[in-house]
Amino acid sequence: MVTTAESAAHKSQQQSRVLIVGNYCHDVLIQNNAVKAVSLGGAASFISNVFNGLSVSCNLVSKVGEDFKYTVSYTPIVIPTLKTTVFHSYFDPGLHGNDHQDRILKRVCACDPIRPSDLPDTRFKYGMGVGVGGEILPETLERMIEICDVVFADIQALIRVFDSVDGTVKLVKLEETGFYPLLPRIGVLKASSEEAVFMDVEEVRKWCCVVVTNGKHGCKVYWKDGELGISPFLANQDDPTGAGDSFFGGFVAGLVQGLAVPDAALLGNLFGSLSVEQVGLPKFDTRLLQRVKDEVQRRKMQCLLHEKSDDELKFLRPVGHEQFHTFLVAARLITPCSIEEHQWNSPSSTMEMEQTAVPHYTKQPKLLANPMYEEPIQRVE
Ligand SMILES: Nc1ncnc2c1ncn2[C@@H]1O[C@H](COP(=O)(O)OP(=O)(O)O)[C@@H](O)[C@H]1O
Ligand SMILES: O=P([O-])([O-])O[C@@H]1[C@@H](O)[C@H](O)[C@@H](O)[C@H](O)[C@@H]1O
Repeated sequence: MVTTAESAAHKSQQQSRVLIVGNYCHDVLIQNNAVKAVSLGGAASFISNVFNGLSVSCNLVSKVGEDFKYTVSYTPIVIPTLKTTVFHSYFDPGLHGNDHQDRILKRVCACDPIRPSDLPDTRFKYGMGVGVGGEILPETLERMIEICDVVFADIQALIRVFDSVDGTVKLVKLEETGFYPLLPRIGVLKASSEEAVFMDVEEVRKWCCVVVTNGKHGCKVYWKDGELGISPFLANQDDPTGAGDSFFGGFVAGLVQGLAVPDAALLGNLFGSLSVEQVGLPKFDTRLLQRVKDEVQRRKMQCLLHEKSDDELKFLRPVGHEQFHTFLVAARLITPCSIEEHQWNSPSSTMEMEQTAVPHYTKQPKLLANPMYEEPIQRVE
């Protein structure tokens, strides 16, 4: 029998298992010189959104300015003298269909970096270094490595540089950054296919697991002794913003809950695919979430019966992986109408927005409110 004290101790251990580090930001989506939507952004917000959906608790360290305009589940550090990080995302419909190469990102405002002294003084099982605007310093990542058993890093936190005039995001080679020597102490490095060309995957996989996401094609996991492609989910893409972040949230949530790497990557693909179907921070259908949570528990037990290894990260495709995919495909089919019932309402907007034709955002010509965050995501078509 579990006593109240044991249960409380277990709960507090659970509560402090994951540390997410990265700034929240304000995202402005622009197309044809017109603002199409403004919303809460930053990898930390997309990842914690997935964690909340899957009931995975975490600690989150983020910095914002006095102008931060969202109510969030994990209170950020407010720097009264600075403004919140702002990204302008420009979408060019002409070049490569709906792929991410169409997006040009500009960091038009940068909040304070997150320093080692901003991190909690406690230990965590998992840490996620997920900066977007250069806020994670090499010494911050090093401190994370010291206080977390396993660190997951998004390469976008490590290789982004910002044009000194207009803030356009450019990428530099990973080996030219101060993060490179830390790679052997990282558990997993996540990159999009666009970012992966800025590292030598064959070299880096000798030190840590590398996960490369590839939009509608799913993702590929590379480790020292092998590699595995993970199947995608069919999605009706409306806005690619946050797909990589939501993927990372689903992936790490899966690992935290005891899934093997291939199953966790499948969960990542699921949340990446759900994310692109909505503008800004996605709202997940509660019935879908319940089904996924139940299935993850079932899957975990099923794999425990087959798995013999005690390794931290289990890379081989577990028995029943394809059935897990089939289940998630079926669970995903329940979403569309149930979300629209309660989500596509129209709170009044205070933002002035120009109206033009929007090739990428063609599905729901309404404003979007996410109950988790008080401010509506504003969108105009
Ligand atoms: N159009 C899409 N259809 C289905 N899944 C998608 C789509 N776009 C993204 N995803 C999912 O989200 C993940 C991350 O997307 P990707 O575009 O590779 O990352 P990023 O947002 O960092 O550029 C993909 O690996 C995939 O699982
Ligand atoms: O779309 P994605 O690459 O997963 O992640 C995005 C970042 O690249 C971008 O800088 C930020 O403004 C978005 O809110 C989101 O975090």
